Amino acid sequence: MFQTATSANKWEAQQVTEHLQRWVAYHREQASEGACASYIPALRRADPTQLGICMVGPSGNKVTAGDWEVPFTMQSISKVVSFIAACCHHGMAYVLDRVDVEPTGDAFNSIIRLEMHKPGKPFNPMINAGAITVSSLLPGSTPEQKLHYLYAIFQKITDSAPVINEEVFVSEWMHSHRNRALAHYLKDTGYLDCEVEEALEVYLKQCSIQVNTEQIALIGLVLALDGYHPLRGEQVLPKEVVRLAKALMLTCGMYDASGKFAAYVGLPAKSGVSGGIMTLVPPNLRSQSPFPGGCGIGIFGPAIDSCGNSVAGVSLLKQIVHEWDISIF
Ligand SMILES: NC(=O)CC[C@H](N)C(=O)O
Repeated sequence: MFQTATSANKWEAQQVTEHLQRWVAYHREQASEGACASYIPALRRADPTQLGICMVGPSGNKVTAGDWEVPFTMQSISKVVSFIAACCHHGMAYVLDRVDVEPTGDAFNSIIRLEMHKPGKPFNPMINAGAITVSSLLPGSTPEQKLHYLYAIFQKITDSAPVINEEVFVSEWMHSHRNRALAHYLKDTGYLDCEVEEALEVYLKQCSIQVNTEQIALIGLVLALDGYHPLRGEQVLPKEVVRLAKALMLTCGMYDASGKFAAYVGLPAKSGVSGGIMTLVPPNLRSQSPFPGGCGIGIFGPAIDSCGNSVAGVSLLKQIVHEWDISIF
């Protein structure tokens, strides 16, 4: 039986699943308007017609549809976790001294603003420049130690040990000229806390953590609840850090399409070039939705648009938000 937070709520799991299945079948067609990322050769081999979704509510109530179990790499979705991890260790003030909270309107891997705005402080932690800085801030004096800290947070939230997709990691490592250029510039301007190759190893390995939609939905759920993990019954992340992360997801999480996403979907979200989207609905937003207690949402659809966002995934989310009236605005 599907558990809901209010007795007045009329939804049953089967009904919610049927809706999702129908919408997934419809929006899968949109994938032909995008293509799998090709600048990381290992991502090019994904099946562009895949589309899957998992929604998890606070009692562990879960609905899924389509290719929800297909593994994919977190890519930029990991930027949310690493930012939270760095803030947990150093406190927000230390991290915000080294990375700003302003959207850029530029591509996620753009270099242009670093030199235009002295002294080269990255604009936000959701673009590559800011995320590489954040990866360098993780505690520890080696990439292994920094990753260990990040993995522990991932594990606490998802209850699963992170697995690195070595093929994707090596593939990106070999083709990471632009990220290397960004890291060298950040090193030159004093915005890296370790060596260039070390920061890149941490950053590219965190991007290569393999997940499915359920795991990112779980992270989304904990963010929806301001860091409280309902299945563990424990506050696993500081509330103020999670709130800041959600503000950054809303303003910068969908790269240079963040404005449109806020306008037409209206949920804090983070995407990755492998086609994942992690998003969330806060509790008690609209009592008539199937998730009145809030939920985390994980989506996977590997055909992406020119900004790097899943075409079918965004299109599916637009419909869900519209049908269930769950925009935060
Ligand atoms: N937008 C993304 O998901 C980018 C992540 C990718 N690993 C990169 O650094 O280019």
